Amino acid sequence: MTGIGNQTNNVPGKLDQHLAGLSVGDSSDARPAGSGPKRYIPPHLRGKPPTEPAGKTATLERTSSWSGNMAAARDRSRSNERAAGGGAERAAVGREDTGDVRRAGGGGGFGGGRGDAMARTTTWAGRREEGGGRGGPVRAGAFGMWAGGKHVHGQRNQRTETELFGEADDPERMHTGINFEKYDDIPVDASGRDPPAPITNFDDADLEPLLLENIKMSGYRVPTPVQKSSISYGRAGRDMMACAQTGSGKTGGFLFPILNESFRKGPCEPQGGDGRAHYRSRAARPIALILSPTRELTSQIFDEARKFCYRSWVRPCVVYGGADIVGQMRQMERGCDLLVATPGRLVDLIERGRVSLSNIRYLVLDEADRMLDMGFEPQIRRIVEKEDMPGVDSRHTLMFSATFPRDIQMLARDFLKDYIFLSVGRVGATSENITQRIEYVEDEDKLSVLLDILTSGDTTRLTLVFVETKRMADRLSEDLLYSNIPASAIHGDRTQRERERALENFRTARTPVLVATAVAARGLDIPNVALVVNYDLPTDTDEYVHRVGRTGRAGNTGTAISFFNRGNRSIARNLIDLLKESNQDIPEWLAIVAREGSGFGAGARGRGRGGYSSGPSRGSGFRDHRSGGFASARNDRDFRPSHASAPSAAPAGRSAGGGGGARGSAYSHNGPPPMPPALENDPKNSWF
Ligand SMILES: Nc1ncnc2c1ncn2[C@@H]1O[C@H](COP(=O)(O)OP(=O)(O)OP(=O)(O)O)[C@@H](O)[C@H]1O
Repeated sequence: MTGIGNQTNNVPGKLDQHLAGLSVGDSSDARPAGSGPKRYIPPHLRGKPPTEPAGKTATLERTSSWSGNMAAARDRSRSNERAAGGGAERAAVGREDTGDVRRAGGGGGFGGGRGDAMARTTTWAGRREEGGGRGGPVRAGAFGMWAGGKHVHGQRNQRTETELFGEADDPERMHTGINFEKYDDIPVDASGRDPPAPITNFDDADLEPLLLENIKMSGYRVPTPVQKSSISYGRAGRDMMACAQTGSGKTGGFLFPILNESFRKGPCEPQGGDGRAHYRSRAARPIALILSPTRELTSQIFDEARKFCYRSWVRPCVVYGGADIVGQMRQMERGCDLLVATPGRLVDLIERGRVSLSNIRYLVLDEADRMLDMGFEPQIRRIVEKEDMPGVDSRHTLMFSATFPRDIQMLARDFLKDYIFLSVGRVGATSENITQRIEYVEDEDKLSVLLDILTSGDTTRLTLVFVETKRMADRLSEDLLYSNIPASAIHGDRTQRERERALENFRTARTPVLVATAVAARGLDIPNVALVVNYDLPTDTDEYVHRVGRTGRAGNTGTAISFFNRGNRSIARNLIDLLKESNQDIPEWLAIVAREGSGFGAGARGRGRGGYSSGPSRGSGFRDHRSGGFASARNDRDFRPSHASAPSAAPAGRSAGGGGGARGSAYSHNGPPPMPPALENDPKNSWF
């Protein structure tokens, strides 16, 4: 077996001689001793004669001298990095920049390009539209209008439809997987005053005809549980806090009720001749505001909104940091009824007098627990409570996330009235569509084990690798490139353009491995991500839930592999709970670690990033709004009665490994090294 035992031989300083004999590169690849890591030899090539580098994708093929030059580029990059205090362009970055851009208009990016494109595209109703999004020009008339108290739909346009909805078999679009119907087996619990019954299907839900048409054009046939409930609550005008698993359609969950009501009711203000409100000020006055924590997620929500707003009077608009603010202001001047924004950029635009929130009827906090943790809460409070947004009684507020710690639920109530708490499955649980594996890997073995994973099975599958720091993201992507694995990195220190490129190259499988920090953990919906690797485990299980949730979406299956070692013991207990809930195998050694680490694990629920540690004062007084009593500390993620929380059956297909190809492969390892027999019975001795 080619296992970790062999892989650890790759650690510098060990068995160099042996490795030299196995090198797949020619002498031009050789690096002076001590100048960096040795070239990685995939298991299937070990002991075989040298061959040319695989040239796995066009990315690698385009630069023929890449392999030989990589070491020099890497050294240059590292010295640049030192000179620039860590902000230098790296070899990986340089390679991304050589990529051609798929989208029209030169944007090519995940969000900014489209944002710019929208600036060229959108107009007031009935006026000429000049440029297209990624699909080119959008013809006049694609937008509808509100005229004479009626919703006048825009004309259909084939090109726009292809741009928005894609072709039926487009591999870059998400298609539902074999377990999509199984979402209906997940227990749903709604609490609060008289929650209305959920709808059962789109056709009988009395949806506005245009919304129904757009939903169908998006390929949605059946609503997911969260959508069934939210559409019905939206119609009843109820606020909601919704918790549903990653990849289970929460975006539609908030867009559908908002758009259904907006299409029905029309704009807020008195109408001018063209059916739209006129203002003296240049401020945009959206009726709906959707706030989300990251630029990429914001851009993605905007893309979804564009689909469902197609041919309607509602103009979606997007603003986020790192992109040209002037272009965004221009875009808003041309129509902004539904604004998707990151908080920082929105505050900037409010301060410049370019956005007024006085017409807001619908407020959405996506990833609400993140939006209300310590990193964002002050900005959210300012936007919601200190600007000109109508008060809680005069707007509808919707909060969505896959995780909702109790202390944040308590905080969230400041922004809600008479709300319904909806949970689909257990609060903060992972999807059973994800096969989760925990591997014991020491820090110094992580790279070797990762390389084994990446080179076993289908090497073109999309793999997202999470690390804790930006620096590590850069380093690891370099190391992967050096080993001929097409990889790029995404993190907060990269420019927006670089972030967009990295995501685009990942999405299109030009670089099928993306090394990411937490910036990519939440909300991103990238089709065909087969494998998530937690190279560094987070300290917080909610973060873990979001990270692994980048795979196994929309009823598809996926695999998540997490590297665990003694540095992660504080998460062991909560991790075991999560694994149990979603019917995953729990390694025996992990249970031992959890028992041993009881003194360490208790505080593991604190938010890891930009958050605060959940001290006793915040969560302890939480009032269970159903029972009227105080929730016990029995389970800090779920305060529903236990009978409502029965785990659903494991979905079919999970055992197939979801394309991860991970089971039984070379890197399999069963736990920490055995305790020397002489010491193992002594309770003072423990690996942890
Ligand atoms: N009713 C539906 N029918 C088919 N596909 C759907 C439906 N609802 C959503 N989807 C698709 O499922 C995928 C996941 O949806 P979405 O991104 O809204 O999940 P989410 O619950 O917000 O996930 P996360 O917690 O990661 O943010 C998307 O590609 C979306 O287009």
